Amino acid sequence: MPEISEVEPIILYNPRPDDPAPWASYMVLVRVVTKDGGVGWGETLSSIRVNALVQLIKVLSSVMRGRDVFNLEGNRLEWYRQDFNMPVSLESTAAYSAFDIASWDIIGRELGAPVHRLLGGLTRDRVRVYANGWYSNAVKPEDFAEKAKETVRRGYTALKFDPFGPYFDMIDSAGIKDAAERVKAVREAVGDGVDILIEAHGRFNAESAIRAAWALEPYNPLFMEEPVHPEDIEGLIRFRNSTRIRVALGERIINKGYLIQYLKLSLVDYLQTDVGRFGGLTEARKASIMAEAFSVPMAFHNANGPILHAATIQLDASIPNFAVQESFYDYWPQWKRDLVGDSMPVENGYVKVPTKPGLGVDVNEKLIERLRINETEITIKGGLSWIVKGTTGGS
Ligand SMILES: O=C(O)[C@H](O)[C@@H](O)[C@H](O)[C@H](O)CO
Ligand SMILES: [Mg+2]
Repeated sequence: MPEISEVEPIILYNPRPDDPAPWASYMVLVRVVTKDGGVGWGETLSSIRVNALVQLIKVLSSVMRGRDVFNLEGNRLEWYRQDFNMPVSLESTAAYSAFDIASWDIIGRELGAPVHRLLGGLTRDRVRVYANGWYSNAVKPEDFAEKAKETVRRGYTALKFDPFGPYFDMIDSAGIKDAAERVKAVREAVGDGVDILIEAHGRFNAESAIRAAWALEPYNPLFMEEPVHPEDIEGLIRFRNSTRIRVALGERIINKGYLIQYLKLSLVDYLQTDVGRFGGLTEARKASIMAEAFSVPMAFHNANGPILHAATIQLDASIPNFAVQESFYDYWPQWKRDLVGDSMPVENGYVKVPTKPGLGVDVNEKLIERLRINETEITIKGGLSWIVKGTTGGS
């Protein structure tokens, strides 16, 4: 039995002046080691929760030491039983997600199989992606248009952006006009053959989200993401009843109990579960099965790094109800691509599914040793950690 001997949190920190977002400069990895020498890698969200995550991963390590890495369901049940607050804690599910991903990496390597072969096989050998992170420092419509053209020149057939500048909760008609002009400029720049995805980052109350959606509908976006504050279910119902724009959400839904509420009320058209926040590959696959029952396709969220990207692509490759995958790949700092040997390049808007055992990528452990810091060294400053840099129009 491949017995777990260590679950180690590792923070990588490498701030660069042109990072597309504050969280681009670091990553939280989990390295799982078994007694017989197996090593697996996981990753989870960082944003401003790095220290809390690292502490939880250390507790997780004490719980998982001595357990069988193959017991994916039993291991999660044990964590769920022990962490009283897991059902309501992003940090707990994120810490567990990274551990689960690393467990799958070990299991795949042990069995000599890429994870997609263990998740249901290779339904598709390449995965369509949409670009995010491509619009740093864009404020005026022409800035967005120029950068959108460049993104399409790189082969992307879908791109996501947040056109709403500094507005939060409310947006007035001037703000809506600015947003519509940015979306119009992008639509005119890329033409009708490219999908435009609107990110609202859960900023708005229902009234504002509805008015914003009305103004953007003429540009036929594929969806509007998190149009209202994530906890505002009634507002989302109102949004659904007042607009025709498709809704994407899911990056902030952390378990099956919350997810079913959205599916049974038909509140989501593209489900954006995050493998690094929902409970790893084990639970994210269940999310895709639940969505399939409601004819909802998956567009997994991933605003983090390459290990999470590799894990998610393994799931994208296998599930029947796949739509499109979020990708910051070309807009990360180079060191994040180097971490996996730049082995998942985007070609003509698609990523070929890696077929090596486990997550399918080799992790550059020398680079990890060079960039790792301990949690006392990292300083997380306040600020809008969720915005692409320089796009808030001056706030
Ligand atoms: O859809 C997305 O990629 C996310 O909303 C990102 O834009 C956020 O910045 C990130 O998730 C914050 O942690
Ligand atoms: Mg989002």
